[in-house]
Amino acid sequence: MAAKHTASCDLMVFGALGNLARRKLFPALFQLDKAGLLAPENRILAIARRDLDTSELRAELVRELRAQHEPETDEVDDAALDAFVRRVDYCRLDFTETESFNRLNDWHNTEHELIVYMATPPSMYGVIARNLRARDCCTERTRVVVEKPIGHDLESSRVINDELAEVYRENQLFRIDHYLGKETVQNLIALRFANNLFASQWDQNHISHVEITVAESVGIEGRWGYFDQAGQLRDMVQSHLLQLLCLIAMDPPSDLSADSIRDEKVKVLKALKRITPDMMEQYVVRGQYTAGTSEGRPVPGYLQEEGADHRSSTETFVALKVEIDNWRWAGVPFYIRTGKRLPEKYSQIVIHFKPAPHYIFDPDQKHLANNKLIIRLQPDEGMSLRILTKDQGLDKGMRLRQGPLELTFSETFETGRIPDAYERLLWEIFRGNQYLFVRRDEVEHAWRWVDQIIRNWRDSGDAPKRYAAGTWGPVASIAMITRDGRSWYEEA
Ligand SMILES: NC(=O)C1=CN([C@@H]2O[C@H](COP(=O)(O)OP(=O)(O)OC[C@H]3O[C@@H](n4cnc5c(N)ncnc54)[C@H](OP(=O)(O)O)[C@@H]3O)[C@@H](O)[C@H]2O)C=CC1
Ligand SMILES: O=C1O[C@H](COP(=O)(O)O)[C@@H](O)[C@H](O)[C@H]1O
Repeated sequence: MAAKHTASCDLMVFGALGNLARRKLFPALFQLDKAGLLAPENRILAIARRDLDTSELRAELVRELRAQHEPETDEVDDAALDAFVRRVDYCRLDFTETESFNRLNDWHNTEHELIVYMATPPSMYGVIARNLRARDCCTERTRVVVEKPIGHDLESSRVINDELAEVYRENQLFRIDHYLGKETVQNLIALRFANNLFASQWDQNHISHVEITVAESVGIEGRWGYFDQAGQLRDMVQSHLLQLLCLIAMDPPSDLSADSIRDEKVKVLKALKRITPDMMEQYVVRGQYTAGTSEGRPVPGYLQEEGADHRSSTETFVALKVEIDNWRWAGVPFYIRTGKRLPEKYSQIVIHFKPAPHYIFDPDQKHLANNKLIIRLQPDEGMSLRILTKDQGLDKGMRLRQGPLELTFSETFETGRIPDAYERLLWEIFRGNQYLFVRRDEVEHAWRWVDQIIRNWRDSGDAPKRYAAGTWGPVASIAMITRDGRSWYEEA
């Protein structure tokens, strides 16, 4: 991050006592402050409906920030904690009570820019927006941050987007997809467009297929109420995995402005091939975990999670074969998979290059002939390019050997602590830069594509296939890629 602090801003956090605010937003704001990136006059108003006063809230924040500090990379710094919580005030407010919004005007310094963060259920976005407008709490320069998921399908996302659009222009809206705040995800743009080596090879002439895996070892973490209504397709694919796919598949933007990048992503979303009912068996695998083990401990199945409805057919795993109907990607499938309670947490993209057009080496070694670029998004952030070399030694003749050109960010660049995605996103919000946020049309095109799969599931009465917690999902996801003569990449 450039060592320059933010402009003078007042930040209002609606839903400040909720899970997201406590686990992600306040820790990220604290890190920005500790790094000297918040302007001295920046203030934060925590807004929620519990009966608390500012000193009680500050004491709670101190306790939680202490409990959450990262012991390997971070020292507890009492002075920094104290300075941070002194920026924070508390306001008790029910978001539905228009009158009470007057209190916000008493707090806001109108010479400061205003950022409104809605860390609330999406059903509250329109309510808060209208109440802020009714009480003149915002201007045309106010920035408004909303969380994913925007809706449950195309129709409901339009309703939410329309409610926001009644009050704010698109250039005031910052729709979060926290994957875009990950350093390694932003690096996809640098990798592709700063290295002509790759830029010139990035199409169907040179790439045979692409894999995107976002594996989670956690289950649903007590979020049954939310997750069971969503499922892994809505929760992960509609947002994070389609964003990753767009960053890999998009054409070069003409510059790094928010709209140039978003325009290119939208073109990819529009070109996603529809998955029709007759394609479902070959292109989509849906799974749900049963009891098993996670990190050596026994864990319950999805239907035994706290609060579960034992008949639920919500998927906790999904694998898809995605095709993009355009010139660059004709005939290049993108195999994507994501699931909860998989053996480990990692996110990785593998680009499989085509073999050289004419093969002159030992026929027994032909299976080695494809270069691969492995992009490790998390953990162990870095990249590895698998190339072929001559095996060393007089007796080896022209035997080939595959080896890595390795770049592990923490070793090569001594990066130290990697900022959490929310730190980067909040920093960009303070700076008013929208390039890491999702535009309305991106959200809606992504829903349009996801909705047709959900419709197909519903119309066919499809039930998820079972997989034991701690395994790589239903075997059908292996069969899906094997049918094409390929396999999910595994580290040798
Ligand atoms: N938690 C996470 O990891 C993630 C969350 N998100 C999104 O972030 C948003 C917030 O999620 P999360 O923090 O988990 O949700 P929570 O339910 O934990 O927090 C929402 C907060 O809003 C408050 N609230 C709701 N209605 C009102 C009201 N009428 N007046 C005052 N306060 C109200 C709730 O107060 P009360 O407690 O009193 O009901 C609660 O504290 C959601 O849109 C979610 O989808 C996105 C990605 C990850
Ligand atoms: O948005 C979400 O993301 C998390 C996974 O995020 P990560 O940064 O830990 O990879 C996921 O667990 C959650 O269900 C989903 O809502």
